[in-house]
Amino acid sequence: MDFQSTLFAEMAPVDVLPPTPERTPLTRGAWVDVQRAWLPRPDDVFDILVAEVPWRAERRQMYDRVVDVPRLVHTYGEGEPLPHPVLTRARDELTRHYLPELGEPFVTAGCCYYRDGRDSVAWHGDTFGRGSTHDTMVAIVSVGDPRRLCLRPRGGGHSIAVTMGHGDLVVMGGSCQRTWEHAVPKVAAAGPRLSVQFRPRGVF
Ligand SMILES: O=C(O)CCC(=O)C(=O)O
Ligand SMILES: [Fe+2]
Repeated sequence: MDFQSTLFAEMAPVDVLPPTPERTPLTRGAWVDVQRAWLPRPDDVFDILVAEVPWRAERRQMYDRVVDVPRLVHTYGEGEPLPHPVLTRARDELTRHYLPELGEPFVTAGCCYYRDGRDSVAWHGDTFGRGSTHDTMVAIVSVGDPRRLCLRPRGGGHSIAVTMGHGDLVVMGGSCQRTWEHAVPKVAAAGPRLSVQFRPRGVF
């Protein structure tokens, strides 16, 4: 994207509609909400995220075990400005929609950059912090090539997969982080995909 179109993207008012997702109940009080093509201007968001986020490689213990995490990451903490106004508006609309059920706002934005089909995240729950003991939500917006978010019950059972495409919204809720696990598996071929995960305070 050239400078001028970046400038227009920044200046034009951003219209993010209230989400109207479809819910799929899982077992044990977990659920997943999906809304296709919810995020406006997904091309702009993709370009800005690739260019502006201070990406770093992730090599560390993650969640409840040490996992191999080949992807780039960066987290915007509470109160930090996000790299595109669409993301700020999206976070605020998600807070508005889910507040009655969630009881608190989404405040952090974890960003992940899957450069190609070899980048992935292994099975885990977001169980640093309150996700290990309390119902919570993790709201994901995805841009770029579609990838599968796989979900399986902890302790065994059938897994399900939700394709996360360009501009899609996927929200994991209820007990999902502690009673289910999720993963973004490697695939033979894929172009870049970026994911932004909005979480409430104290959920990682
Ligand atoms: O790539 C995604 O959308 C999911 C990432 C994820 O599960 C995590 O970072 O905890
Ligand atoms: Fe996760």
